[in-house]
Amino acid sequence: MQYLQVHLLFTLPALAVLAAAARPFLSSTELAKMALLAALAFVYTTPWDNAVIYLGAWSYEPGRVLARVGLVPVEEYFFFVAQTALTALATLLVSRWSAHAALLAPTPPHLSPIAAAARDTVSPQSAVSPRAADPQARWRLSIRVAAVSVCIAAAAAAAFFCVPGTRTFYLASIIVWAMPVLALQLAVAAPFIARRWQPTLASIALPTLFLWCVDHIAIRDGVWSIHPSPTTGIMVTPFLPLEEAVFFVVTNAMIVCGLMAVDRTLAIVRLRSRLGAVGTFERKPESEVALVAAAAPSPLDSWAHWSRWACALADNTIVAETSLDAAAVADLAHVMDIARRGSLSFSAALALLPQDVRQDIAIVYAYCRVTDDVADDASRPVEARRAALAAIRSFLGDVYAGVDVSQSPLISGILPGASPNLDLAAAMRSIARLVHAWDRAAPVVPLRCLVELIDGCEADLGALLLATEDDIVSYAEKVAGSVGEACTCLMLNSSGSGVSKDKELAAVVTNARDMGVALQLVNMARDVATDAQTLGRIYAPTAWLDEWTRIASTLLPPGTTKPPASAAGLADALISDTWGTQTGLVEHNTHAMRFLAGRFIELAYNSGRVASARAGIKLLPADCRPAIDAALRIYLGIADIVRGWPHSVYRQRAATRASFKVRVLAESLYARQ
Ligand SMILES: CC(C)=CCC/C(C)=C/CC/C(C)=C/CC/C(C)=C/[C@@H]1[C@@H](COP(=O)(O)OP(=O)(O)O)[C@]1(C)CC/C=C(\C)CC/C=C(\C)CCC=C(C)C
Repeated sequence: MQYLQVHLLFTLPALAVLAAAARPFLSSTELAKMALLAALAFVYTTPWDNAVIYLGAWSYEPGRVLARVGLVPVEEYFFFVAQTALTALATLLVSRWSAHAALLAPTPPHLSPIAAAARDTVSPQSAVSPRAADPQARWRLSIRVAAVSVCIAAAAAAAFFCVPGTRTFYLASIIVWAMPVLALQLAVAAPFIARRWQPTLASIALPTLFLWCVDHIAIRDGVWSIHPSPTTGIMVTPFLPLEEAVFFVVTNAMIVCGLMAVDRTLAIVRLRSRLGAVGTFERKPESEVALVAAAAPSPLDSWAHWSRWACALADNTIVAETSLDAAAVADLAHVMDIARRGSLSFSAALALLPQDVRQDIAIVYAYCRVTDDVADDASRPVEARRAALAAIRSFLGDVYAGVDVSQSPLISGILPGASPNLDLAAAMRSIARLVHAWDRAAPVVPLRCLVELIDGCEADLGALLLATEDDIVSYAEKVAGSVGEACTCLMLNSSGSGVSKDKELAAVVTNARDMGVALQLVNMARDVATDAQTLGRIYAPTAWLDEWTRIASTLLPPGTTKPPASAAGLADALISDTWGTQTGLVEHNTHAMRFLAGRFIELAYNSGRVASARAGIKLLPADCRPAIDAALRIYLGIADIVRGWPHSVYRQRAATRASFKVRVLAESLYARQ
């Protein structure tokens, strides 16, 4: 076998498969990361590779290589780049699912209950003094010192055995060559890597196992041969010496740790460019404003973008996590957790978004979630909930007006007459920081969007009388159309393409709001029973209730209790329904719920809003389309379940199976963009 055939049969096909799998995530930033690591790998490996060949570690059979530069075959130089790309693609596929910024937060509870207690009692005041709020600075320092010490000790020990002509030379030369680089990488990113040690190990192990197999085959077929004199003689497989196995472990470790160090730095750049103050609009220093530019545009767009991106990396690689506002980062991890646990339908779709958009939309999700939960908190009287919504409305007005809110009760999660709510506190602090990170003159998300949600929630508190389908749509526009517009503003802001966001937004805002309304209608169809029985709400317009009373007798099985004569009577019957004690009523009500659910879903489709959403997704930034497409399709999957239900199961809450979500995510990623 020729060396070239090793690439044609193994490395290139593997690269093609991984590149196809990673295609939806191969943003300009990811490609820039790979180019940077490949360049560094090439420059650092070339002298070492030439030296160990010269000192007799291995050689190539005559006629097996195309040509050499120095002592190294050209195929080997290509291997440096190919291995970097292979391992980088594997790392991207394995590790992109965690929110990088959240990994910079103080250690999670399972690692440090003390830190968790400290984090959860972080007062807004500590939002001002980051060092005091960071209970994990000592943990991070100790893990860095330990990791670097191990690397330096290994290099020092190996140096004693790195004597040409001895049996330990090749193994020791690998350790002496690799450890200083790993020490540097771990000095920068050890805490970040430790927080994601499972994907880190997987990112190293998977390509290493593949390259062990390739090496085994190449040695077995005589493409290259490892000389016995500089090796220990320990074999991992009949043809794979320990030295070769260790080489691929440490080189992949260097690649993965290098990528993780870049991810950590980019997370710091995003945080510093995206998190304003809690209190009020603090003018960003020029250096921070420059970060926004460095973090936003795709580094491969132009030489100017590349150099700005590389400078932002260089400037922030040695920035310690303690320089960040620890309370802000902890709050960000908290809102990411709210988004993860808050939504059965959206948490999976959120993970498809690029890191910066995911971070921003998670903040908006948390704001929506806590606000909606305030309105739905049946344990509190309606007036208290109304006062709470008014407090949130006032808080947002102050935030956008630049009024100092650092002493607002909402910053501590305190609503009138209620005990502190940590989710509410984290969501309100985070939304304030997000708004304060924008240019005050042109906030990315208009205040109107966030206030519309409050308007819709307030409507829920009163006797919700929706007479017509237009009333439903008007309500859905408030609670969901507004959310669609807010998310789209954030997605267009992240594209960083420099294209006028306003122009792009004008072209797509209707589609965005239509998608929100469509999802809300499906939500109403799914939750007909729980909205009636738990919240005492009937979203169906009286026109539909009247229609049901007219046609019920044709739809109900013979002998079923006659339906109430009026729309109000039907609404009462659905709300006051008791489970099973009045069988006729239960039978009647489940038929009524099925009828109403069907009308909600028909409205979503027949009003053209589903079609409008589908058309709008094509206008979004390419790296955001899979997530939104998946969110829409997961919700339409719920609609299909609800429509297919027999009337007898209209008491449950339809949810799509995990297998369906996985299929939708895969199709949205690979089949539909
Ligand atoms: C990836 C993605 C779309 C993430 C979600 C973004 C987000 C901020 C959602 C907010 C959800 C929320 C709690 C809103 C408060 C009012 C409310 C309850 C609305 C209903 C949502 C249900 O949310 P829930 O988490 O309870 O869902 P499950 O119970 O788990 O099913 C609604 C159904 C409305 C949700 C509306 C949207 C998410 C807007 C969607 C539209 C876009 C993202 C615009 C896309 C752009 C174009 C051009 C098509």
